[in-house]
Amino acid sequence: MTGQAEDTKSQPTLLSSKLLLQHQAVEAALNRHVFVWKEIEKSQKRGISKTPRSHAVPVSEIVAIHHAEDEDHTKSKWDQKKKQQFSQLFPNSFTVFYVTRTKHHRWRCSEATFSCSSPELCEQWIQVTREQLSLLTNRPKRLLVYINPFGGKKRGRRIYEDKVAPVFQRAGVSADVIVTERANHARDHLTTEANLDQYDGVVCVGGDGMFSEILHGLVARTQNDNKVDQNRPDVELKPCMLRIGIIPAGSTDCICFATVGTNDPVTSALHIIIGDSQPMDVCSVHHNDVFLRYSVSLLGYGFYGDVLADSEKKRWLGPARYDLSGVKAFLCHNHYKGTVSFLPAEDNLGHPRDKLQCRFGCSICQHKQSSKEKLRETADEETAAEVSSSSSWKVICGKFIAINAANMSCACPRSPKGLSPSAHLADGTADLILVRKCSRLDFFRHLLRHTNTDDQFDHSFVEVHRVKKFHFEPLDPQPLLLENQSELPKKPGFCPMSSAQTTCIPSTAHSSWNCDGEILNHAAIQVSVHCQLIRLFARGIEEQQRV
Ligand SMILES: Nc1ncnc2c1ncn2[C@@H]1O[C@H](COP(=O)(O)OP(=O)(O)OP(=O)(O)O)[C@@H](O)[C@H]1O
Ligand SMILES: CCCCCCCCCCCCC/C=C/[C@@H](O)[C@H](CO)NC(=O)CCCCC
Ligand SMILES: [Ca+2]
Repeated sequence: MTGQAEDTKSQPTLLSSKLLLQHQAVEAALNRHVFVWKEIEKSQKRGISKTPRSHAVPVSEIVAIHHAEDEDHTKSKWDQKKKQQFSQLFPNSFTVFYVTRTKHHRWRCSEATFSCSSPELCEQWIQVTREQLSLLTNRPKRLLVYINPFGGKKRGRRIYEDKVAPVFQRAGVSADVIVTERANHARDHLTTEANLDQYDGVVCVGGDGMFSEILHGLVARTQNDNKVDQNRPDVELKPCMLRIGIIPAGSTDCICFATVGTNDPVTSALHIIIGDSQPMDVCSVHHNDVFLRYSVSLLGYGFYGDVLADSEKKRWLGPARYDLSGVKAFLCHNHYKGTVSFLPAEDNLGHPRDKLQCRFGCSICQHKQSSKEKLRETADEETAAEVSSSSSWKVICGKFIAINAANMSCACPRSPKGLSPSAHLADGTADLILVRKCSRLDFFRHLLRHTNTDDQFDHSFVEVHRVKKFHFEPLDPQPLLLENQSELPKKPGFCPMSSAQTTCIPSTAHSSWNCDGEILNHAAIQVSVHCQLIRLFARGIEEQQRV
């Protein structure tokens, strides 16, 4: 038994009584950490006696407790009617709503209704349980919600109204909702207008692009308030205080998937309600000392840049645009020349191929958090900078089909283990994946491994490094259109950038960077990972439990 479980058991009981749960007598008890109920004697059916069952719910996973007769907006009219009939038969009843786990990391809000022998006892259960819930100070009470009505399959508004708002209401979480009217509406509102003091968190209803808006708004606001200049590539950014919740309603939703384990609105709503907290690294991207953007998931040049550039013209296709553009980019089989230089991470932060996946309670991320706190306590900024630059820069020059920096696994429904399965959410590093020029068949093999259990790094043309910073410099500065191979300049050493005779995605000397689904205007970039700059209402992926 773990220390925590022992602690839970040894807590003094706050309340204990005999109650009725659907005609079954139970002994119910509540302490600071857990609410348990145990069947007293199991009714015998056809002479077969059944072992009494018991159930334990951590207080931290209780969503709410209400009088059984209270109105419930999550219920259909028919269920409401049944509830009223039940309340007439058993007037002194309360309902406990709590988190249950189902398959594939999905959470659901379950309920159990208990009947008491007197109205006083019923009130006492509700009051004592609510007191315990009010001690959980990490739970948000007031949220600012932004909905992108056009993300993914354009279902953001419905998803929020049908699946999320009723659960928030049940949990007593209030929300101010803004349905965005244009791109960057949420970002601008957060950066300059929103009165953030009155909120305990910001919720994003949309995809990775919408999340990116919230990220940029919150990070910019925090830096502005603290007079930190985002244009300085080496500046230490101030962490954001407000947590961000993601209700997935986009096309890839990889930030939600990689931090929760599923793209399910109700699961996300429950992580928000119970006040989960997952720190996350953020990459800053600069071009010649000018700030371009932040990234939390993928910074991809070459293949993923080309996929994105093409898919933007097909937004009307919805999520399927990525499949079509993916096939096109694969057939074009472009490669790009350039120089990548990077600052490797310290050895104690693991390796992209060590198969130590970042999971709930990840020891590597937790170690990073405590050492970061220690460093803040003991060292000044200068010492911190020295520690972080103890290893030396490496330089790699070549022809690349793809250069991908994965700040986290980038797991998503298309690739359940992600671009870099062992990348960490909050370790202050990104995994830099270099896919060198290779045959189409080899690249196909590499891509295919993103969808099965084989190691996508186990190819001679792929290398992967865990890094704290990196720079990229394209080799040929001027973009070249390759409509026809014969039009190539007769430059010594010039390498045709496309092996395709007909260019389905216009092939140039440059690709573009896909920065969390947004295209960057510059190919030459400098990137730094900022450890644990933001926090999400999530906990990382839990190890799969048998349900
Ligand atoms: N009201 C709006 N009108 C037009 N565009 C919007 C609006 N609100 C937000 N956007 C923009 O829509 C873009 C796409 O949104 P979102 O990320 O929600 O969906 P997606 O691109 O389908 O999904 P994913 O990013 O997961 O692939 C974002 O870049 C965002 O800036
Ligand atoms: C033979 C079958 C091969 C299949 C290979 C599939 C590999 C899929 C890897 C997917 C990695 C997604 C990384 C996340 C990127 C997001 O920031 C971005 C915005 O939402 N999405 C895309 O760029 C969308 C990118 C879509 C790429 C197809
Ligand atoms: Ca990371």
